[in-house]
Amino acid sequence: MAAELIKGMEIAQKKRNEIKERVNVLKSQGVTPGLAVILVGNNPASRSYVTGKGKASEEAGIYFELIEMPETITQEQLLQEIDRINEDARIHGLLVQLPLPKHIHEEAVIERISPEKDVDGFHPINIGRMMIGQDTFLPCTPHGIIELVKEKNIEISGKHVVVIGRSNIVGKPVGQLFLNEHATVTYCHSRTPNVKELAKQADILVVAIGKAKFVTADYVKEGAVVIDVGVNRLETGKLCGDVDFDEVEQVAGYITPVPKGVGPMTITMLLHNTVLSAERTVASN
Ligand SMILES: Nc1nc(=O)c2c([nH]1)NC[C@@H]1CN(c3ccc(C(=O)N[C@@H](CCC(=O)O)C(=O)O)cc3)C=[N+]21
Repeated sequence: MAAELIKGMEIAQKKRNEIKERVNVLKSQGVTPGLAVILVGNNPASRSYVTGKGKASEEAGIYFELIEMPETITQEQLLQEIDRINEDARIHGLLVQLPLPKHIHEEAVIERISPEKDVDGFHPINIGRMMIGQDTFLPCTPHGIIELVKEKNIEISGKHVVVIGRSNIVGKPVGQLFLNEHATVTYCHSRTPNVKELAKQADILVVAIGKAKFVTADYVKEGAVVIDVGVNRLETGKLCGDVDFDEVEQVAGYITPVPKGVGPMTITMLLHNTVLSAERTVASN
């Protein structure tokens, strides 16, 4: 029996309509939510993601500002630009598209963003708040994954979640969010000797390692929920996940496709955080 498809694009669209309603309420109160994205250099993948964020923002009625800076800028110039946007009252959310050129220290850049405008949820203050379960900006991809699972009415509490990958932007925080929802969480990574055995025990398997078709049918328990966070561009130009979809959909209970799975939810949660930030400024007035 083939798995049920988790249609991320459809769920994202539904949530974006709800976000648009919130934008309209804010506008009627005289506030237009604003999102600024800083793009350094000319990486085509980064440019395409940023274009996607801009389009989605404008469709939701969010003011979008793209700040492009050349590959050769100094870290100090970038930090100054962040300072400027931190002070700009029209902008409620600011993110610096990653990865950055090698001569720029990513941590220093992230820490310069005001935690009140950190709609990526990457600032150590917001990560700390997430860890202790406080209300904060949640990182977009992990939050989008939780929303997908909840949207399908899949029980999380008491379930075994296995995360393959431990990046700061996906693997680590998604495990934490599942823990906050009362799951038992196992992390697998490059030093884990028995990834396949552990993965096979998962009720919910999250794959975020950046290796095309790494997870095959023999990694998956019958009926498991499989969330594919991979975005691998094949030589043919086709986008491919970290999961071998054709094989795994034969054993899984639910599966997310790539594209149109987790990706659109990432952008949706970014819009959500931007609107949340604007709502907070209204509430605190
Ligand atoms: N500061 C920062 N914040 C990020 O959120 C961030 C980042 N840096 N660097 C890169 C990653 C990657 N990322 C994606 C967003 C949307 C899709 C997405 O919408 N994908 C579409 C397909 C898009 C296509 O065809 O190229 C889909 O899966 O259907 C994918 C990947 C955000 N990132």
